[in-house]
Amino acid sequence: MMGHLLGLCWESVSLPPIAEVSPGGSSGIGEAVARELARCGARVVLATRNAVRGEEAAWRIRRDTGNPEVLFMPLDLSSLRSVHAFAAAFLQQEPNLHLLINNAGEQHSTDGFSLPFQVNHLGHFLLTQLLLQRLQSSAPSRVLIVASSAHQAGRLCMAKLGQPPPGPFAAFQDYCNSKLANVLHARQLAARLQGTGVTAYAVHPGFVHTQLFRHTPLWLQPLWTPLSRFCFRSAAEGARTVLFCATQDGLQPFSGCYFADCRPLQPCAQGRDDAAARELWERSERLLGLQPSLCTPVE
Ligand SMILES: NC(=O)c1ccc[n+]([C@@H]2O[C@H](COP(=O)([O-])OP(=O)(O)OC[C@H]3O[C@@H](n4cnc5c(N)ncnc54)[C@H](O)[C@@H]3O)[C@@H](O)[C@H]2O)c1
Repeated sequence: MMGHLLGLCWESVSLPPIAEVSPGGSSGIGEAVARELARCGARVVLATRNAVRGEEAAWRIRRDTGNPEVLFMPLDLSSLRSVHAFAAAFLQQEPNLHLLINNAGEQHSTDGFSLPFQVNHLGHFLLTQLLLQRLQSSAPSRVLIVASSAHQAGRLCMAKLGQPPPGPFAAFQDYCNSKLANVLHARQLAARLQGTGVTAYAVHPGFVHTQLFRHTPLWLQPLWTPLSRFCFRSAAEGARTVLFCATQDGLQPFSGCYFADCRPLQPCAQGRDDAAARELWERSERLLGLQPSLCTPVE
């Protein structure tokens, strides 16, 4: 079933030889996406923080697809220095970039510092800004941001971005907030990039059995582990909508939209709030010490 659906997807696309960057491509959904793109002949850069796992994933994909153009480059999205170093090395090495898939995901926070906000939003935001000119010079090109239906429970307090929220379900809330930021980021990116040939999409992959839930509290694990294993999608199934948005022809009119199950879906009300999207963008730039954007703000 899965192969058939993917087959349909591939038949209707024209995939050029592309360079694809996939933060978080060493496991789960990211690895499954990278494998399918490599199978179609793409040049793929897996970008993740654990060098051993990254190299192993790249080796597995080369072995499974016969495509030698699958590389690993180190990237830790929780460190701005690492994001800058990755971007500099990438830009020096790769003349083209047609697809940036912001897929890395973190659910766990540390004291007083929101790791989900840093990794899931801010690190990806910085990476996208640093690679934007290369995406533009390679246009048509796409940015995909792997969000989640969990964005619906997100509540962004703009004055406290980056601080973990209070309350008994702080970790879950923190993750949902970062996923709302993903939806708003894709929306604002698309608006600012209108007419450049670069389009942006947010994607919910479904509930997928991956390492993402490794920090599930011990007391919940007897329920969660079998639920995840037997009821959730496989990583290959979770990759479907990401691959659809990466490769389907004719998606330009949907730039900025949120996709699930290979079709655009209305995000929650806060996820459609353009003023919030603009404020998040401007505050993210300030937090990162970036000059106001190269791309035009939208009125
Ligand atoms: N699994 C699900 O049910 C589900 C549901 C909705 C959305 N998502 C989203 O899908 C994406 C992929 O998650 P997954 O389920 O494949 O989980 P996963 O844990 O298998 O993959 C996450 C990847 O992110 C990488 N990563 C984490 N922190 C990083 C950092 N600091 N720097 C660089 N890379 C880092 C990890 O190395 C890993 O490769 C995430 O954005 C997640 O929020 C997952």
